[in-house]
Amino acid sequence: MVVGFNINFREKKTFVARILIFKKKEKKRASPNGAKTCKPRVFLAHRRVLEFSFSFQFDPHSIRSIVKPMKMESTLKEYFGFSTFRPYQKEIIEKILEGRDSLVVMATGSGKSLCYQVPPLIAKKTAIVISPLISLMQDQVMALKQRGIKAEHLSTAQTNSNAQRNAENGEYDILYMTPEKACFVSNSFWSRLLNTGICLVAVDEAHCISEWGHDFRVEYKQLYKLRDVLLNVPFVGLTATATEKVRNDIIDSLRMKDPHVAIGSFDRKNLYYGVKSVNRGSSFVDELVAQISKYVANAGSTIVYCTTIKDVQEITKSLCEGGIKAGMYHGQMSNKAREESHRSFIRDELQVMVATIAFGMGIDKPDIRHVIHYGCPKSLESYYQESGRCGRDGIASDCWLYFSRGDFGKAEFYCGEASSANQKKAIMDSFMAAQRYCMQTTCRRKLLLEYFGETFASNKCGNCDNCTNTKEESDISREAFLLMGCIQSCGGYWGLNLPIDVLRGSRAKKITENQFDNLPYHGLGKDFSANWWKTLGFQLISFGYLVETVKDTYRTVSVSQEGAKFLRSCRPDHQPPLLLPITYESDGNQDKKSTVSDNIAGSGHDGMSQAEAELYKMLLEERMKLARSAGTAPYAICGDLTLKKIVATRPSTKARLANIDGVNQHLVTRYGDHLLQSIQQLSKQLDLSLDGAVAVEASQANNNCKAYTITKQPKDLSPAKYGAWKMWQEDGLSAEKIANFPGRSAPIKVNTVLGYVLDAAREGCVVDWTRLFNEIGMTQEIAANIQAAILKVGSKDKLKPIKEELPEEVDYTHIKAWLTMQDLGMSIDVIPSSNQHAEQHCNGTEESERATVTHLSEEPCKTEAALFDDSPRKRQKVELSEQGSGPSPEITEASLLDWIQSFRNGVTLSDILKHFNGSTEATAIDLLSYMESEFLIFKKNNLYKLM
Ligand SMILES: Nc1ncnc2c1ncn2[C@@H]1O[C@H](COP(=O)(O)OP(=O)(O)OP(=O)(O)O)[C@@H](O)[C@H]1O
Repeated sequence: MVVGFNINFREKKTFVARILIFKKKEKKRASPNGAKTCKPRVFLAHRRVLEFSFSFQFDPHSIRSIVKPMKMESTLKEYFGFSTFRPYQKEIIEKILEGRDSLVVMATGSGKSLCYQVPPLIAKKTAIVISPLISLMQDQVMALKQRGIKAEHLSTAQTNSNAQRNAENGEYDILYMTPEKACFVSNSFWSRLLNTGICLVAVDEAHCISEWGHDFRVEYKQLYKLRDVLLNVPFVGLTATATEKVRNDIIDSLRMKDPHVAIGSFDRKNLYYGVKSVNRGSSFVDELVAQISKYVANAGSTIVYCTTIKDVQEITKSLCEGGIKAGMYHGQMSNKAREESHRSFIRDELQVMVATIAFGMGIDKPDIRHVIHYGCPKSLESYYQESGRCGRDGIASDCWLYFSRGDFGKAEFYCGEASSANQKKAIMDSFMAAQRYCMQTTCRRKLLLEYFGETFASNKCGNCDNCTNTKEESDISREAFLLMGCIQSCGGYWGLNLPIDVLRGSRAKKITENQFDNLPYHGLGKDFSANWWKTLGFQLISFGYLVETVKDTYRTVSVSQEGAKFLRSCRPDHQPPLLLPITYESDGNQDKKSTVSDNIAGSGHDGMSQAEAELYKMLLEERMKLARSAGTAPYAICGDLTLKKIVATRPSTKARLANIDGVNQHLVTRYGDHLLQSIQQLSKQLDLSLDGAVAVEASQANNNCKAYTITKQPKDLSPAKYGAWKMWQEDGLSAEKIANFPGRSAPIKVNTVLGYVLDAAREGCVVDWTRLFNEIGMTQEIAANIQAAILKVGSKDKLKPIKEELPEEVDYTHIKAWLTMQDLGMSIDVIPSSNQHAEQHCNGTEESERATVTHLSEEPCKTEAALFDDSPRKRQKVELSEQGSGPSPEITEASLLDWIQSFRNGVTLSDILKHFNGSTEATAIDLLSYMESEFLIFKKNNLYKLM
């Protein structure tokens, strides 16, 4: 039995503290050295069996600052596998934990979900997540379970009859609900759940609240009612698409009080945007099938969005006939068929999903490499969101939009969905924006971002078709003069079609009735097709010579001030040059060109060698097998990017696997053995060494079709030096061991090894200086002597004259070490004085006065006082002096955990060996690896810290 306190924040200044009596689940495991221990965090997770409650007054902020998590990073690593938060995430989580309402407006795939998934794991209370789609909830629950998080959904699709009871007993970390369920579930449910603790209510896809949003849902409007029941629970609205109007609507509708508003960039740098105008028909579909076959050969999933069910059916049929595993998803399919289709796609049993926008919101698959829109979308918001399903894992992916002119005639149809004049206008505006996107001849990313109110400083993103395709410019002054002149002469209150018909010499009733056949322009544009003229019209709109105005659903085109200025400078027989880029269609040569794109995102090996690419493919298959046997989706086992990092590092131990960014505890404990075995076998087959010396970074910065880079050992460091450094720094071997390493053809000198380590430090490799000082017997006095010798010699270019000025016991390694420290900007203060050094050796503990681990790119070394957190450090010193010269403690999982927790900044392997003096290095390493893979500790810069 263990007694603990659980403090809940209820009202502003009154807290209910409960004395909880936990039944300790004796989750004991055998550690490598046979010791049995209980994980400290297991204690926190236990169900209580007895509870007394009482209230008292307290200052919330002081409590929160105690609770305020140092834990955030370790929770992130433990459950999600990531070592750093993305922009905004940490600050949002902190605000939520402080109890503040928050509005989170961030791009699709930017990591919004994490903002509500982390708080319950820290606060140990349930997070309620309101989500619009059952399929989305199911996917998220599936993925969370694979991370060892207790998650469930309450919806009509829930088959576990105990789910609701479990939920109200607070058994879930995260509980998903539809808005209907949240509004209609009984108050007693909420009050019971409140008793066990609710840390937040997240309203996902919060734009559904607003009539100004493109996905308005009436039920979302009712959510404010929860505020009366869930007093003092922070509400969090999350959306990827919100204009200012929508943002304000969300805040008002959810009755948010002084919310923390986080607005991130909407720029999805890893996405390539492209648009093409096509002629609908079988030849286009054939080309599309050929194109998708190429995609499929390069792995990664594809979604094809169609505007009609008929298109969905036809394209699916053609893809299947072309041997591609394609499924479909649309509103006329039964729920069961849709679910099945969705499930197969998520689990990679389908390579392509052909769907209407019914498959839009809530597709949570992170490894979709291509999203194709066949037909102009109904709004730019929905296009951003649907195309945003692509490349959510940050890997380069592409979004193509194929449209035909006929798509633009659907305004009436879309407006039919509107229930108010406001909504009708909103729909029309959004549709017009989507059309502008189609016709745009300049940077598409710029247009998209500026539409969402974000400034994009450059005129070229370099990652859309308009920026990457070099387009010739041509002088279209005469044609522009004709079109603009005709529009002006017709009065400027028609759409584009009528003036174009006039130019093409039509005698339609509307033209003759208005006597436009008498205009001088009549018939002057016969040489070009109506489509050609329309393209020119859209170009003139996008360059500001014409303006398009929408009234109701009716669009008119008139000449802008800029256009009028141009017209004034023209005469019928002479026009000043007007250079505009030739678009695909305006060069009149469209038929000769392939209509689909040649750009294939996700192809290529992302900097991997041939053998590594092969290993990646094999591991993808292994992942698939694991996912099948676990009944889950491959991505839920581990993401593509994480798998690529595994391929690059090829870990041989669980500890090394656990150290890879993206690898979480569940992956290591559940699949670690299997994965390591596969990596070992497959690497052997492919002649790849294990524990490869490469570190992988996901580059989100410039994803010009390359979102993934590999950094190898420092360029100017030879493999021998790098290898020696790795053995010394990463594996913790002494210079002597390395010098006499059995794998060497001949032993080398200990000082040579130390010289290599110092060279590595100069090249930016991390070095544990305290250990080095101990190993070479460096003291402040020796450093001061060397410095005096340098001053006397007047140069530090040659070591020999310096050495000759120094006593015998100061050797070349001391001199090299001091020179390296100087070059790295380190101070003499970080070296122990000879007294400290003697003390350490005397008291037998050799507890190192750690200078710190420094890095070339970090700040110059700080003094110890600045580097260590006082209290635990002091505590440790007292313990050490109390221990005196008594026997060293035995190293076990428990004793090690206990000792490490005194060091907030972590300890090195050599510190551990010194403290647990009598234990062998092999036992310590074994134990550390085990504890790391169990996520009890984590290793960063060769310092072991408590999770
Ligand atoms: N701190 C992080 N480090 C690395 N990857 C992260 C981090 N946070 C989130 N991710 C990854 O980014 C991807 C997208 O995250 P998430 O699903 O939370 O995005 P989102 O903003 O909610 O997107 P959407 O609007 O589509 O729902 C996921 O694969 C997730 O695991």
